[in-house]
Amino acid sequence: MIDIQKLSVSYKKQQTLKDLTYNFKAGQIYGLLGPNGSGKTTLFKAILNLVPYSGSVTTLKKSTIGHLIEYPGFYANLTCQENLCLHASYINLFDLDFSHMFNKFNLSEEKEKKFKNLSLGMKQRLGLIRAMMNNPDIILLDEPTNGLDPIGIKDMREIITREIKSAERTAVISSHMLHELKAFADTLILIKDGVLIGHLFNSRAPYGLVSVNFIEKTDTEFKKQFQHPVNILKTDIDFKIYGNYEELSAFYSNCERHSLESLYVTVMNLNIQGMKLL
Ligand SMILES: Nc1ncnc2c1ncn2[C@@H]1O[C@H](COP(=O)(O)OP(=O)(O)OP(=O)(O)O)[C@@H](O)[C@H]1O
Repeated sequence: MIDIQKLSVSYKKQQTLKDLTYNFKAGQIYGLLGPNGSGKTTLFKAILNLVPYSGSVTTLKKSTIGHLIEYPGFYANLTCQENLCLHASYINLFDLDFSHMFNKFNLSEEKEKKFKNLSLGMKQRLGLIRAMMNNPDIILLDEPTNGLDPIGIKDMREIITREIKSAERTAVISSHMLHELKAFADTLILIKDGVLIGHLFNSRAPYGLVSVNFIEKTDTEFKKQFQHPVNILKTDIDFKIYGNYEELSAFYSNCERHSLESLYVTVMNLNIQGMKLL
């Protein structure tokens, strides 16, 4: 569990995260979706206490956090196994079954290879083993498929689906590509310009929930778009829309631009037949 209340981060005078409030629950994989520069990495850094922030970030007492943020740093001239042993000793983990871990993370054949000779996908998988080695309560993965080739992406997706999800663990995984996240995310959190603009549950049930802040749209404009008698529960600028996750995702994936603007467009143009608007 990670409870975030009114979290703000500024770099010099530039406010990068603005008043974020969200409760990440255990047992869920959260996909943090936002364009480049929207504040995804900064959110992870705030959760890890790596940047100064205002507001609060609360986790359960004694929660352990594993993370893979930016490119994984290891000793270039040590092998995968040597690097992991060293890291395990830093965090007082002994007698780990590394062979089992290398197996689970599709890295068995590389365990004796030096880090500098690994492909990016292998480096990312090694980073993932390090993040997961103490079976953490919380795992934060920042764009884990970024820069990988299609096989590397497929590998990483499978590993995330198989190894990350657990009833006790809260996982948050970022990307700027919806189709990357929808493969494993239970809930999508949308972030833009440092503001959480909505979330979408992939409930595997027919209906999910989208809640979007239409910052630039007025209530009337919104109703006009849908041309449908809708009853919108409006709290400030927050609309809640029940929609079909698959339908939204398919719609979104077909959009040429992989940006949150296209998600806005998606939601605004959605055929709402069979959908419930609250
Ligand atoms: N150390 C820093 N000093 C100054 N500005 C920074 C720093 N780190 C990030 N920023 C700025 O904060 C904003 C958010 O950056 P952040 O890396 O959190 O976004 P992101 O969503 O992770 O982007 P990307 O997908 O490109 O990694 C950007 O405008 C970035 O330039």
